[in-house]
Amino acid sequence: MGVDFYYLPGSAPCRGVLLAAKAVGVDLNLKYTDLMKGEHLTPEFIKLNPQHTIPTINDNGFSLWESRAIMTYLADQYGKNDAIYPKDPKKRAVVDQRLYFDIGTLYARFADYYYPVLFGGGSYDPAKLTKCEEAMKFLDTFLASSEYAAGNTLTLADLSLVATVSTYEVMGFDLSPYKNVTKWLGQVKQKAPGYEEANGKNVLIFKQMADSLTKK
Ligand SMILES: N[C@@H](CCC(=O)N[C@@H](CS)C(=O)NCC(=O)O)C(=O)O
Repeated sequence: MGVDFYYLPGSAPCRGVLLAAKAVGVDLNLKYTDLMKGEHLTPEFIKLNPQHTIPTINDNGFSLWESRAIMTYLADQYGKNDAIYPKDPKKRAVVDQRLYFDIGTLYARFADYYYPVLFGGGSYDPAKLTKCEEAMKFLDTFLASSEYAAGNTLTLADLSLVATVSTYEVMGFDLSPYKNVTKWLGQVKQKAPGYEEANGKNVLIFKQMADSLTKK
């Protein structure tokens, strides 16, 4: 029973899925997948996901990857109602827009700025930091007109974005100029079901990994 979930706790996209599973109330069979040991490159894993990324789920023979696709699938398949992923086309479209903003802009710019230092031994490029600041400002603007990222109730958009923004936060990115973001962040940390277990303690694992990689 339950859905097999291949993951690493520190990974931001995995944390988004953990948050969604808590909110939906679906049990995940946690399958720790150590990328450093190449556990995502085994023939069994490649059969599930030829792109060999985590998070990946296997729901009784149905395998799926891409965190935001997994999050929306879990909500559609197992949600008791449509509160976190509305069926109304316009409301759903706004949630989707925020999810695509997260993968394509906010997290993409995070990776562009931080990854060369974390994984490539490079140095920080101020022009890339400016792009991160611009993206955070966009989110701040979205949050000026609503309490949550896609309206006045908590949705998958908040759960995906909080995994990203909390990662910026632990990396020491200055969130203080973004007043709507900081208020929203505090609120989501309180209101997202199982926040601490799904994201709060796990984002610190990302930070530890980042520290150990940059000390080398
Ligand atoms: N956009 C993807 C990103 C997935 C991703 O890049 N995961 C990393 C770990 S955080 C990974 O599996 N890397 C190993 C690889 O690509 O071989 C998602 O949101 O699921």
